[in-house]
Amino acid sequence: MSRSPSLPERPRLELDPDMTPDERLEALREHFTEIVEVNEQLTEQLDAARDRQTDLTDEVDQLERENETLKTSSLYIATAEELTDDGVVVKQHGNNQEVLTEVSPSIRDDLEAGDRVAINDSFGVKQILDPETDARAQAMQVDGSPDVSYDDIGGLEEQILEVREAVEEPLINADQFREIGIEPPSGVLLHGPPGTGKTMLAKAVANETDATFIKMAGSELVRKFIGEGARLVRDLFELATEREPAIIFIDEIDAIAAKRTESKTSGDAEVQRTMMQLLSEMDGFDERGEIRIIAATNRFDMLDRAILRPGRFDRLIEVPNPDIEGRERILEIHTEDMNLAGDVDLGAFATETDGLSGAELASLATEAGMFAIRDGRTTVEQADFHDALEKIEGDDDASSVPVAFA
Ligand SMILES: Nc1ncnc2c1ncn2[C@@H]1O[C@H](COP(=O)(O)OP(=O)(O)OP(=O)(O)O)[C@@H](O)[C@H]1O
Repeated sequence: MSRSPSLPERPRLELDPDMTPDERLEALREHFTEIVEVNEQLTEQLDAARDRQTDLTDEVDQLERENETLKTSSLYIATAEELTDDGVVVKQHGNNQEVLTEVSPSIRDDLEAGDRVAINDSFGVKQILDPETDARAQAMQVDGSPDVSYDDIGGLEEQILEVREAVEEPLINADQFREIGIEPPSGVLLHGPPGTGKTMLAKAVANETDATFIKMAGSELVRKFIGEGARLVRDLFELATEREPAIIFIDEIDAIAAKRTESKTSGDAEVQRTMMQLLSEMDGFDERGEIRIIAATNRFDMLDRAILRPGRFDRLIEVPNPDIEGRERILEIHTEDMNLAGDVDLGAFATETDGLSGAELASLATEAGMFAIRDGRTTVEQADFHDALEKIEGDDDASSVPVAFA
């Protein structure tokens, strides 16, 4: 760094008492000239200092911006494979690229081979990910014994039968399938509008067969766990093997199995890898024993047909919005524990709720209860259901309909 020039000496006025007036005048003139010179030098130095200050402020601003970008830019996930004297070998998830990279001593001290780490664009290790941020734990919801039974599901009698045949039977009577010599369906795809009970169906089968329910949301795989999709799919099947009998439930499968688009962005390539991993896991599924796989989608039209081939999701079950009987049954289920007034006629009310999904009917029941509470009553009347319906229908944005849980 350049050092700042030293300040010019302050001129001194030396007047001798023996000086003549002319000599004094001359001395004063010289002093004045010196002061003017020093003043000019100081002004120059001040200008230079101001310029330097402006430069430095600009530099600071730029560094701050860079720092901000560094802080906010995405980091990639990798595994520290080996710690050597020359640095650390990391393997990036997703593309499996292996690089030897340097690590700051503070991180190096805590790093062990096998740790998951976050790396930046130049593969610098920025942080060690602790077990709580383990994507496997975050991406999968594991439920040892889901508490949904077939009786909790309204209006899907046919679908329940189909799911029992395709998922429950092969799990319970695996030997019978073997003896007869037929392959049970590999995977079951539930498709239909949102909130119609697809997740409930999958949970109910797991409950009925005492299987572990392992759920993974396709949308989260591509949004939240960039670069890890394929590995997580592998982990998903591994976990199911550890916990069998198990039901794997992949919600919103369209997020990883949409028809291929023309664009070839890295995001697409990543989604493609995740889907290929899923297909290869399913193709090697026969030897897996007591694991069944169910997927769900609201966007059947978007699916890549490759996942529907025999040996993959080869049993399609449509789960539509409920018909009038279905709506009445769903309303009954969701008002079972409610204190209903004598005037409540759920059958009549079901005729007025054409087009509503199971989730919307569930939230309608909760909303009717809220109207009674607001009115200071302890019983829910037919008028509360009408008020609730008006409220829900007035809500143009269907996505903001609150979803009640059974
Ligand atoms: N057929 C049904 N019978 C009873 N309750 C239902 C039914 N369908 C939906 N519900 C209610 O709606 C909630 C959400 O349903 P669920 O998550 O099973 O729907 P989904 O079809 O999986 O929805 P999405 O496609 O949005 O994931 C359930 O917890 C339940 O309260």
